[in-house]
Amino acid sequence: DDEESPSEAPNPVSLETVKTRSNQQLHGDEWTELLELDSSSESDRGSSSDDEEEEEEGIGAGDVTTPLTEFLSFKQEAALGKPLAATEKDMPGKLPVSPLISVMSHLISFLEHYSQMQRLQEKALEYRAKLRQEESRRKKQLRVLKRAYRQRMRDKLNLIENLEGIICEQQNIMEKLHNGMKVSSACSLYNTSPVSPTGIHRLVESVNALQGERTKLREEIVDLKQEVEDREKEKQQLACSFHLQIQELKERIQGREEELNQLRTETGVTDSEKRIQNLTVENEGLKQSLSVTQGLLQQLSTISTQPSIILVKENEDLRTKVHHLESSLQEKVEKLMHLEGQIDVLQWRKEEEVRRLDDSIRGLQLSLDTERMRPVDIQYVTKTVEVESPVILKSLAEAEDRNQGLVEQLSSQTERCQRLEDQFRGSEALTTGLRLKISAYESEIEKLKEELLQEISHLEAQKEEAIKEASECSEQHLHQLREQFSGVQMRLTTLQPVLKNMKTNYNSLRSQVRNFSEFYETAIKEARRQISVAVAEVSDANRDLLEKYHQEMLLRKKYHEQLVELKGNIRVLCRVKPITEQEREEGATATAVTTDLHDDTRLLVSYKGKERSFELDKVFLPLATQEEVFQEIEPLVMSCINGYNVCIFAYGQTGSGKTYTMEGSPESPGINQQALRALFKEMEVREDLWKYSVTLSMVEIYNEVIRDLLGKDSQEKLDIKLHPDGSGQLHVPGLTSVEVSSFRRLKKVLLLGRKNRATHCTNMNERSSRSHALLTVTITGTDLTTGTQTSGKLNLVDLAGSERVWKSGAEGERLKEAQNINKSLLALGEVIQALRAKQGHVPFRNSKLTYLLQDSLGKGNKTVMMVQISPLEKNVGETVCSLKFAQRVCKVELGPATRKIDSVTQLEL
Ligand SMILES: Nc1ncnc2c1ncn2[C@@H]1O[C@H](COP(=O)(O)OP(=O)(O)OP(=O)(O)O)[C@@H](O)[C@H]1O
Repeated sequence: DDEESPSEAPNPVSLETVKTRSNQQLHGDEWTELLELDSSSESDRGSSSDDEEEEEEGIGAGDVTTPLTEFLSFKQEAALGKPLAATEKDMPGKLPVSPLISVMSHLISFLEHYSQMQRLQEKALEYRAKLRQEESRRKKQLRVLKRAYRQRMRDKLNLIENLEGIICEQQNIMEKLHNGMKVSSACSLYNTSPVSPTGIHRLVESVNALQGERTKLREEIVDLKQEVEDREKEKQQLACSFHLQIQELKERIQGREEELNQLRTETGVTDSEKRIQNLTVENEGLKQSLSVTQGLLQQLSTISTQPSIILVKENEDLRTKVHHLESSLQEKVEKLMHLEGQIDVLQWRKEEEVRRLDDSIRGLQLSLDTERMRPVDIQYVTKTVEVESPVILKSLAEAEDRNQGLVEQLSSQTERCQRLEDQFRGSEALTTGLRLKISAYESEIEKLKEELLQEISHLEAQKEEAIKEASECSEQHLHQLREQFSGVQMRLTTLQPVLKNMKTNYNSLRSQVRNFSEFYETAIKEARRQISVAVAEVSDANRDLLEKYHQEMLLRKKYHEQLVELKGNIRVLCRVKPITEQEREEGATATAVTTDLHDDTRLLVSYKGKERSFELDKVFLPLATQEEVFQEIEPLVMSCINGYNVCIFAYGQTGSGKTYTMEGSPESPGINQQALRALFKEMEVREDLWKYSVTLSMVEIYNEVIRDLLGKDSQEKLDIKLHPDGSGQLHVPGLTSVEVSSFRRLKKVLLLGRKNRATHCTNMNERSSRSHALLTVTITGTDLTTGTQTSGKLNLVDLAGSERVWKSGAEGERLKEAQNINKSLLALGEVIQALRAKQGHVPFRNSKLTYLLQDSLGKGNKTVMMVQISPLEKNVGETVCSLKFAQRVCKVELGPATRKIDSVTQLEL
């Protein structure tokens, strides 16, 4: 529509021409229009008329001589007095015209030109208006077209969406079908059906193609049906004609037979007659074969010939074959007819011959009857019969051969027909199978469609129900809300007067508060003034009190230390283990150890018939509780917080209650837990004036090897070294030292150490009996007022069993263990002895245990030896040994304990 014929095109004036012609006359919008049209006019320029172009060029050319210029030049020349060369030149041979006339004529021509120019301008304006109209028309058309196009696009999109929906449905159906059926090459097309949305177009194409194919196939099937019906009709017609022909042949043969029979009855059997009989028999055979062929044809006609897509070609072949068969049958029938004709001729000849013979016989008989027939004539007749008979026989033999050939051909044709029939049946079976499958598919699709529709209807019903329920619910809710709203409104109306009252009350309260705040401010100012006065007064008194408190504390410490010193810096306590239930059941007797109820420092042991008396710092009876034991050593333990090193040993034979005394049980905790609890308690009391940090380490000494019980690897062997800072202090490199802030945390660390000790021993009791467990608590305190620092150490040692295993003839590992235990305990004894004797050299390094405890065992430290003894008769030997050791230690005098404090504090003390 956009393209217009040249005849309908607007005025093809070129843009350049218009520009040059009336550049100043054109407005801005006109220019834009022209510029827009420039491109279109460019194309149309070629089709513009030549005349108009010439006109435009004539008007636009500035250098062409116009009448006005001519006149002006003439006038100029006249003024200058020049000869009118131009006029003379223009009109040669004419008289010179007066200048006025010439000017007038020029003027007239100029006016003419001018009017012409005006006309042209009007024309141009007209064209322009037309152009505008045309353009608006085109724009409108374009808009309409655009709208239509958009509508079409929308329709197409909707169509595509619908198609996609249908395709999706089909895809689902096909998928279901695929799951159910896995046959047919047609299905294989669907097997490739894409599930991904990107393959939808491919699916659309394939489904469309399939649908197209299906419709094509249906059409083809219909055509083929029609064709087959036509062919069947033709076949039936042909069969009918065959039938008729055969009937005719039959009738004719029958006629001939009858005739022959008549002849036979009339003339008797001759050789030629025999031949004729044979021929008749052959004819009979032929007839039979014909009837067979006829039957086949009938069968063929009765066979259902509904075609299928796959068998179209085969049907074609069959048709052509049938056609060939029909034509060959036709030929054979023709041949048969020809043969019949020959037979007729022969019959006729024979009849003629017979007639002639009859006539001659009759004549001969007549002559014989009348005048006796002559033998020469008889011979002649016989000869003629004999001469003619071979000819007849030969022709009959030929006919027989032909008949034979025909019979063979017929049999081969019959076989071919049979084969074709078989093929046809096979193809028919295939067709029916395919048809059944197609019908099954169709029924399946129908079923699925029905199911889908049922599902959709069911869903719709559900949806409606849900909507109904929702609407009912929302209505109820709305109703409730409305009721609530009305209730709230009612309450609001009732509350409004209350609110008014409250407002008035609030206003009065506000004014009261404002007044109160002012009063409060003045009161606070007064209080502050009074407090500052009081503080000034109190601070002087406080300073005195603080000083008194410090002095009191120092005195308390002093007296405490004096008390400890009075008691002795090495204290040997003895604890007699009670008899356990198990021991009682075993019938153990406890008559070896007796205690003095009036003297808690004496102990009597009857050993080897003698009664030995042992004097110790204190003897705890079997009924003594854990608390009682701790109370006795508490002052010593507490001195640790003041910067003293304290060592508490549990010594005794295996099973004498060392671990019980040191660690205790969850129900009745031993010295370790009680000591630490008391220390933390004291630290809490002092926290206003002192700041403490507590670190903990746990080691096990087994077979003279130190192992860290709090380290990551409790199997790692540690060693004792001098501190690298040159202080002469000992330290164990790699030993884990855990800082604990509370007693609860400390308990956890203790549990961890005990667990680590348990992990690397097969038998806890066995191992604990032969190893020393050392728990070291280091307490560092800082006096917050003076800045003085103290550092005390509490060593809690659960020693290995002191029994003399090595004496009982132990061997191997057991002997080595016993030797090591003995060595360390002996070393401990030697150290204590050296200290007692105030020897210059104390052999701390003789065992790992004494070396490790060097800074806690030496002079100026505090030591508690808790000797555990068993009251049982059987253990009396070990009990005596333990007590002897204790007695030795008891005699050691460590001298006054020294406190680990800096010089400033020492001067104060
Ligand atoms: N004073 C006591 N009161 C009640 N039971 C005790 C007391 N002393 C020890 N026992 C019990 O006696 C048993 C042996 O005690 P314990 O294990 O403490 O001996 P031990 O000397 O540490 O032995 P080992 O050297 O093999 O470690 C434990 O079952 C313990 O509970």
